[in-house]
Amino acid sequence: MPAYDNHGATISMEDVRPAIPVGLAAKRREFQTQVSSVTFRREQAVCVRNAFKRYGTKSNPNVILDGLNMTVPKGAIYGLLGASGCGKTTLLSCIVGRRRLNSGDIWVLGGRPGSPGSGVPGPRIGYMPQEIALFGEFSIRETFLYFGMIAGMPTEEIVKNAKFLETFLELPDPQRYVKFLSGGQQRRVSFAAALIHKPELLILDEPTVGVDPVLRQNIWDYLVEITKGGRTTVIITTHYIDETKQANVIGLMRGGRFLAEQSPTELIRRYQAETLEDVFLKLAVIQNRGKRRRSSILADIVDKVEIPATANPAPAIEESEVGEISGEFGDNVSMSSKGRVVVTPDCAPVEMPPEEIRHYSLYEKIKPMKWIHMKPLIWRNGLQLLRNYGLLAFIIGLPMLQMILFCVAIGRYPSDLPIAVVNNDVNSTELLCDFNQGCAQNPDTWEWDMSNFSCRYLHYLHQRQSNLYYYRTTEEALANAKDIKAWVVMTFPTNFSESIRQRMVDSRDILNSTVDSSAIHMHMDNVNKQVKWMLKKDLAEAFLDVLTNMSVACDLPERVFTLPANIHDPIYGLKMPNMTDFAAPGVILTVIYFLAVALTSGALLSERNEGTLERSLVSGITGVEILFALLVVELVVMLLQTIGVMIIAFVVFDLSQNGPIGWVVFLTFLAGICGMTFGFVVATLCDTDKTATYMALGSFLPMTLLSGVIWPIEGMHDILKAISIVLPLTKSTEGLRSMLQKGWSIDRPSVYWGFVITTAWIFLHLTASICLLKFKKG
Ligand SMILES: Nc1ncnc2c1ncn2[C@@H]1O[C@H](COP(=O)(O)OP(=O)(O)OP(=O)(O)O)[C@@H](O)[C@H]1O
Repeated sequence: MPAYDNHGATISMEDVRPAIPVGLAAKRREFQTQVSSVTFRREQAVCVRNAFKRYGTKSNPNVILDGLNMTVPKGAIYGLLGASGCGKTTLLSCIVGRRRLNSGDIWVLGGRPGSPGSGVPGPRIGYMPQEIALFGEFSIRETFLYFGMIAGMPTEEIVKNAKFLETFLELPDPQRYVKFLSGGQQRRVSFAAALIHKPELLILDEPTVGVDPVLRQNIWDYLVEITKGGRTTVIITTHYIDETKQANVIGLMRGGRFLAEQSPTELIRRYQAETLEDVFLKLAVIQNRGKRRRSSILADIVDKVEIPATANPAPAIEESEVGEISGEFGDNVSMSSKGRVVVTPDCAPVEMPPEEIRHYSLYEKIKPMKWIHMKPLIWRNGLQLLRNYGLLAFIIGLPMLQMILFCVAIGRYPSDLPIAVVNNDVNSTELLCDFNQGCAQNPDTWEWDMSNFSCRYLHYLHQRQSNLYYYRTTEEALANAKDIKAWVVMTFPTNFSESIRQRMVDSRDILNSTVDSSAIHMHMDNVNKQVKWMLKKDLAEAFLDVLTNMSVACDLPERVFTLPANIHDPIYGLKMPNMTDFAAPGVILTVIYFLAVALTSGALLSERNEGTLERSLVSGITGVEILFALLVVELVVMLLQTIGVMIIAFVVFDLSQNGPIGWVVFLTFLAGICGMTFGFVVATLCDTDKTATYMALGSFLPMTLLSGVIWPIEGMHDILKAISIVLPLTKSTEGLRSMLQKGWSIDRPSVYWGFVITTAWIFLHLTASICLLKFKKG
C-alpha cells in the first residue's frame, strides 16, 4: 500500500517511520480508513491541496506550484527534495504564511496560515531559512535570548534550552559575536535559534549545508528524537539525498508538483534500488523515457539503468504537458532534459465540505502591537546600534559636520575678486594714485576741485575689494582678464575728473561727449550672477563712500550726498541680511530629513536582504511592530542629531535664533520623523538597495529645489508653487524660518502650517507603508 496516495484522501503510517513508538503508530494506523475531510486535513501538521503559485504577471507567468498536494502527518520528519529552483522555498514560505497562493488551500497545525488565531506565523513554528539570517552584532546567547523572548519564553527557560543546544551542537563560547563565527558555526546557531522555543512545526531550509558529516548525523538523530513524542513535526529541505533516509516521508518535487510522496523504505522497495539516490536516478529516467534524448551521455545512463516493471504506478504522463526541466538532485545525480510533467490522477480539485466559519474580533484582525514583541525588537535595535560604534558616531556626527560645512561655505561675501583697472584720467602708472585728502570745495568761490577723482574712487574701492591689477590700455586689460580671472575690467576715460566736475556744476550745458567721459567704462564677467550682483553693489557703494568722505571733509552734513532715503531698522531679520540665515532653516530640515530616509530604508532593506526580516516575520512579529520598534530607537538618535545641529548653528556659528527654542527643536524633530516614515515607504516599495537608492536620491533634488530652501518660492512658476506648498519640507522650512528670524511662535499660520503639513505627511507615509506591507506579500 502506498504511504501516501497524493490525493490526501487516505494515508498509511505503516512505513512512514519505523521508529515511531508502537502506541503512536497504532493510533496513526486509524488514519488509513479516513476519508479526506476538512477535519482530516486539520489534523495533519501541514496539508496542502491544489496549490497554484506563480511569479510574474498573468501574461508572462512563471508557474512555481501547479496543483501541488502535500500531506505532512503530525510527528513526522518530512524530507522535501527537488532540483534547485523547483520551488521548495516558495512552498515553505506559503506554508509559514509569508506568501499567498494564487489558488489552493493550506492548513498548518489545524488553521490557515496568516489567519487570526492560527498561531502561524508565530511561535508554533520554528523556521530556519536558507540564509544565515542572524544579527552579526549579537553574541550567540543574545541571539537565543532574542528568539526566545519573541516566542514569549521566560528568560530562565531560554537559558536552559540555550545551554542544552550550545552543548549539543558544539557551539563555541556563547559570548562570542555571531559575525566572528565561521560559516558552519553560524549555520548551527541559526538551527538552534529555530529550535530554542521547542516549536510544534520545525521548518528547516537546507540546515545541513556546510556542516561536517558527524554533526549532520547528530542533527538528524536529534530531529528523530524530538519527533518521537509526536508533538514536533519537521519539514526539511536538503540537497544531500542520502541523509533523508531517516525521514518518514519524502516528497520529491518537480514541475510544480510531487513526483512521489512516500517513505524512504517504500521508495527503495518499490524501485528495487539500493539507495535513495538510485531511486531518484530511476525516477529521473522514468521521466526521460519516451522523450527526445538530447545527449549521448543521458542516453547512455537511461539505457543502462534497470527499471522494475512495476515502477511508479502512480504517475501518468500527459503528452500535452511537456515542459523544460533542468536541475540537480543531490550532489551526485544531475539531469537536464525536456521532460513531460508528471501528473498524478489524484490531483484533480477536491470537492470540499464547508469550512467552519469563525468570527474574529476587530482586535484579533488588526493584530495590535504586542509588548512581548516590541521589547525584544527595541532591545535588538538599540544593541545593534550601540555595538556599531563607528556607525553611531557617523550618524550623529554627519549632520553636525554638514552644518559646519554649510555655515563655513555658504553665505559668505566674496572678497579679493580680481579687478583689472585702466586709468587714463591721471598721468601716473600708480594704481592707488594721490588725491586731495582735504575739502575739495573752495571756501571762497564754492568751486569744486575734482582733480584725480579716479584716484579718490580707487582708494575707496580698494577698501572693499583689494585685488586690483593695473593695465595701460583696455585692450591689454581685456587680453589679460582671462589669466587673472578678472570679474570686471574698468577703464577711467581721459578727463574723467574734469568731466565729473562739469557734470556736477554745469549739467544744463553739458555735452554728450563730456557725459560719456564722466562715466567709468566696465566690462563684467556675467557668468556668476551672484558674484556680479555683489560686485556691482561694491562698485556703487565705493562711489557713495567717496561722496560721504567729501562731505565730511568739507563739514557738510554726512547724508547730503547719500541716497535720499532713510533705511530704518528692519521689521524682521538682520540689518545686513545674509544668505546663511536665509538658507539655514531649510538646510537644517533637509539634512535631518534625508539622513533619516537613508538610515531607515537602509536598516530595513539590509534586514530584508540578510533574511532576518523574514525570520522575524515567521516568528510572529508583524511588519508594523518592526517599523515602530525602529522608530523608537531612531527617535533617540534623531534627538541627538537635532541637538547637535542646533548647537553648531546657534551656539558655534551664531545664526539668528529669535524664536521659541522648544518649538524649533520640535519642528526639526518632526521633519526627521517625516524622513523616517518616508524611509519606510522606500523600503517597503523597493525590492533592492539599488532601487531604494535611486528613489531616495531621486526625491532629494526635487524636494530641495522646490521647498524654498535655496530660492524663494515667490520666484517660482505658478504650477511649481502649487506643488511646492504641499511638499513636506516647504511649509516646515517657512515655519522654521519664521520662528528663527521673526521670533514667531506656534500661533502664527506660517508656523503652525509647518507642523500640520509635516504631521499629515507622517501619517500618509505610515499608512502607505503599512498598506504596502500588508498587500505586497506573496
Ligand atoms: N520573489 C520572486 N519573484 C520572482 N521569482 C521568484 C521569486 N522568488 C523565487 N522566484 C523564482 O521561483 C523559482 C523557485 O524558487 P525557490 O527559491 O522557491 O526554489 P528552491 O527550490 O527553493 O531553490 P533552491 O533549492 O536553489 O533554494 C526560481 O526560479 C526563482 O527564480
